[in-house]
Amino acid sequence: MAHSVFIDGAAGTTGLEIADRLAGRSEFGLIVLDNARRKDPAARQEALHAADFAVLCLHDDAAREAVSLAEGSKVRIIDASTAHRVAPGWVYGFPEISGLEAVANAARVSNPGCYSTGFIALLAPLIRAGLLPADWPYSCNAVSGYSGGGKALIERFEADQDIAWRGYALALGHKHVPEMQAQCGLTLPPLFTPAVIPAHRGMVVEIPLHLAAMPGAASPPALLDCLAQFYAASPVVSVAEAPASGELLLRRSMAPSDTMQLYVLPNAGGSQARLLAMLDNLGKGASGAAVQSLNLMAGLPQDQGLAI
Ligand SMILES: NC(=O)C1=CN([C@@H]2O[C@H](COP(=O)(O)OP(=O)(O)OC[C@H]3O[C@@H](n4cnc5c(N)ncnc54)[C@H](OP(=O)(O)O)[C@@H]3O)[C@@H](O)[C@H]2O)C=CC1
Ligand SMILES: CC(=O)N[C@@H](CCC(=O)OP(=O)(O)O)C(=O)O
Repeated sequence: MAHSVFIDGAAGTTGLEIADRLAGRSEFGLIVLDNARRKDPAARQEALHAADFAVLCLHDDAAREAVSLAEGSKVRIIDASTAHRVAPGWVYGFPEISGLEAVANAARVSNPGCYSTGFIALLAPLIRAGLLPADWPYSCNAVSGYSGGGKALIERFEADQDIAWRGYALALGHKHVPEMQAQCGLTLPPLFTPAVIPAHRGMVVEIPLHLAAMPGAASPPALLDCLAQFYAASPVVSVAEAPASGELLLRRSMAPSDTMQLYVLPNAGGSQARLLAMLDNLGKGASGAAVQSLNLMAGLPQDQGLAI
């Protein structure tokens, strides 16, 4: 029998992409609320209590409300918002990092933030392996397509096509920093500088490293080797050396993708390196990750229905 899935926030950017990935899949049946009832707490509560799985594609307050509306039900929840990413009792929905079993067996899964996905994918395995120190003051620079900001930012960028770059979180308090620090086991919060570019989807997350100045840091080939081994079994994450062309391109026309590419880009002597992740903020950065976790929770192959 098909698993019933309620997407709370199904009319939003992340919700629509999840529905796209589940369309035509016989393993899942969607519970859909019509436009008049989709924000009605009583209708949402009824749907949450009827579903096997709920995916919350809501802002943080509405996601917290959904979790309390679900109390007393058997529904297993994946929350795409920031509300529960460092909350006790929630499994971080990054199967490669948290473990496939942990996600498969969880009742409450928090879907990683899009930027955090790139940062944690690059750094957590290297710190766990002891190849980079946990007590280093890391920096992270990143750019995102404007769909990362949901409907409001999409409308803004589509209405004002003159914006070439939008720096934000200027006071460094971006909401992804706590999960980045927690998942990598860092002593200090990373210094994180995100920006939005005039592309609908796509994301580049970069961690520049002064390897020669870092106590106990490994060489670039050792970092590359560690990441390649760590993700060898992942159907979505791949690891590569610097491209021979000497450049990496993010294209405005990129198709939806649930994959992520990681790079180790050293300087000539190996004393410095850039760790770099390229992904689709709406794919492995949001909806693709939610469907990967949903597959595991439903006992299915993790990459079923993903855009790979
Ligand atoms: N976009 C992205 O790349 C990523 C987004 N996320 C997170 O996913 C969540 C959803 O984001 P996103 O899809 O981008 O946001 P959107 O603004 O595009 O969509 C949110 C949806 O929730 C609906 N909504 C608002 N309040 C309620 C309510 N009380 N009950 C039911 N529905 C409600 C909105 O309705 P209406 O249509 O009327 O506005 C809208 O359809 C957020 O927490 C976001 O931070 C996470 C990773 C990446
Ligand atoms: C471009 C842009 O605005 N991006 C969003 C993050 C998108 C995301 O990952 O959202 P959640 O952490 O809420 O899940 C931001 O920086 O707030």
